[in-house]
Amino acid sequence: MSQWEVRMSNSKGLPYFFNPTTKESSWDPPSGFTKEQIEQFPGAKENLGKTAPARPGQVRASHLLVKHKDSRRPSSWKEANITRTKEEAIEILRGYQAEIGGSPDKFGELAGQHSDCSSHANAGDLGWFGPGQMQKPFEDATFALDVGKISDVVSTESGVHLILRTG
Ligand SMILES: O=C(N[C@H](Cc1nc2ccccc2[nH]1)C(=O)O)c1cc2ccccc2s1
Repeated sequence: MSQWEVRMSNSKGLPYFFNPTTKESSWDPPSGFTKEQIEQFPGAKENLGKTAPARPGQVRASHLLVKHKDSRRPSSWKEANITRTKEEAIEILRGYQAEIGGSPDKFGELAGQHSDCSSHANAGDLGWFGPGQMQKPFEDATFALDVGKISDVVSTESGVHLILRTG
């Protein structure tokens, strides 16, 4: 059985099927496999269950966070002790914003490399969340975005963020 994988499309926030051997990709499960076999594909567990909101009224987003010395937790996987000022953090984030343009795929790539949030390990994906779960400025900015769109700079107690709404 040629090895299919289930990957997450950042731009659509939907899982797709990819065969690294043949380089085929498809939104629909490849034919000839049982449901059980598909659920064994690499990536199926973490991606197949992610298409629909866990509950109505929830949204899904990825973000790129740049922390600063006044952040609630001025430390991250990248830097044990973050000393930059908020102004410097915004300048850095503006640089990423320019590089990303409006591209969700570029967003995920830069979030994975540069975000000071642990969600960097999953291209910045935070999963689904509803009202009251994230810091208010972050929640308001995400709910104000259309799916597939990227926010301007948003400031929370954690630092400064760019947000991509994916669901
Ligand atoms: O609060 C988190 N991480 C903080 C930084 C941070 N602060 C945030 C504030 C709003 C939204 C996301 C945020 N991430 C940290 O690493 O210091 C989260 C990480 C993750 C990872 C996966 C899914 C949700 C979350 S929420």
